[in-house]
Amino acid sequence: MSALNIDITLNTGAKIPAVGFGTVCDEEFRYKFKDALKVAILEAGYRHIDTAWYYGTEKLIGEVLSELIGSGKIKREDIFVTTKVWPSLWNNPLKSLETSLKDLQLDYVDLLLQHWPLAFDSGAEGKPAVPRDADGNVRILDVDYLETWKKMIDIYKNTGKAKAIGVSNYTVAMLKRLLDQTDVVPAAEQVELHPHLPQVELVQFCKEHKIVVEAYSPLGSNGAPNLKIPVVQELATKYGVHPVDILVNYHAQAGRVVLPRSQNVNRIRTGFKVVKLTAEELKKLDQFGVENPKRFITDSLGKEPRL
Ligand SMILES: NC(=O)C1=CN([C@@H]2O[C@H](COP(=O)(O)OP(=O)(O)OC[C@H]3O[C@@H](n4cnc5c(N)ncnc54)[C@H](OP(=O)(O)O)[C@@H]3O)[C@@H](O)[C@H]2O)C=CC1
Ligand SMILES: O=C1Nc2ccccc2C1=O
Repeated sequence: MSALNIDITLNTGAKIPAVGFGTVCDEEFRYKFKDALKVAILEAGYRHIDTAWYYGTEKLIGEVLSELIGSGKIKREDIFVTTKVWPSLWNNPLKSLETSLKDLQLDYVDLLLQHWPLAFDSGAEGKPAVPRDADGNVRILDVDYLETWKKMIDIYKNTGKAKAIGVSNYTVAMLKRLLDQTDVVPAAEQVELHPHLPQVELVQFCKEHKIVVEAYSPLGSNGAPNLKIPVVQELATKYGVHPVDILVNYHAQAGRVVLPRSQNVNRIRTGFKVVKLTAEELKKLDQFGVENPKRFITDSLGKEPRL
């Protein structure tokens, strides 16, 4: 069985496929991106796409979805689409969402995330996406990140354009503030999470509050360094699978979403096997990161998420 068939239930009652196709794309790969996405959907069986206003891939995704839906190869309801509001559009998440929907050629997204708990001093169009002063410092505004979340609640309750809303790159302290001060529990929290960064406290907090955790950069981002983690390799040998299957099942078997990315069509086509990791093995993978913590992604300021 393919791990691409595993589903998780959100606090809205909707199902989300546990494995989503990461759509950050290098400039040189853009001309091949559409073919790669078609392979992902039609050959590998991906049913979940993770994108963002910021990634610059939404038009390409929209062209593929429009073609596949138009030709009857897939139905809109068979694909779970997530997009995100970038901090340069912190004050107008509806504009961000409407731009994404236009590019994606969709009427709604299944999940809208606040990309970072930050506000940038950009123009009304959200451009430049990362505004800098003459010294090269990002022009960040002293605005409460919950302002954006409150506007997203309004979108969720009143427009039908986002079937669920959630956050990304929030710490536990930020989630606590959000729960104290607003009346919608995020459906999901997307963070960097893998055996080098198991985020044990955050995962436990989200479990208690029925927030689905989504793991980004599961392979350790560029070059996939996490494939070389000794306990990952040991488990791959034990189960006779590729280490990537262990990195994916570390999340899918624990009830989390995982968002691997590849620009290699052969890898995309291969998909991921299901590996029934035991509770003890999942703990062992967590323990590796407790002892060897490493973060690969920082925010646009080059910093780790704030407390
Ligand atoms: N909310 C947020 O702030 C963030 C969200 N994300 C989301 O998470 C997704 C994935 O994270 P990302 O940081 O991009 O990286 P990943 O951790 O998914 O790693 C991608 C790298 O792994 C390589 N790779 C993939 N499969 C294999 C394999 N089987 N064997 C060897 N190498 C492999 C890829 O190379 P190749 O292409 O050659 O296969 C690429 O270099 C993003 O696309 C995005 O959707 C990511 C970061 C932040
Ligand atoms: O905010 C992000 N920073 C990133 C770096 C690499 C891949 C994806 C992302 C994001 O989504």
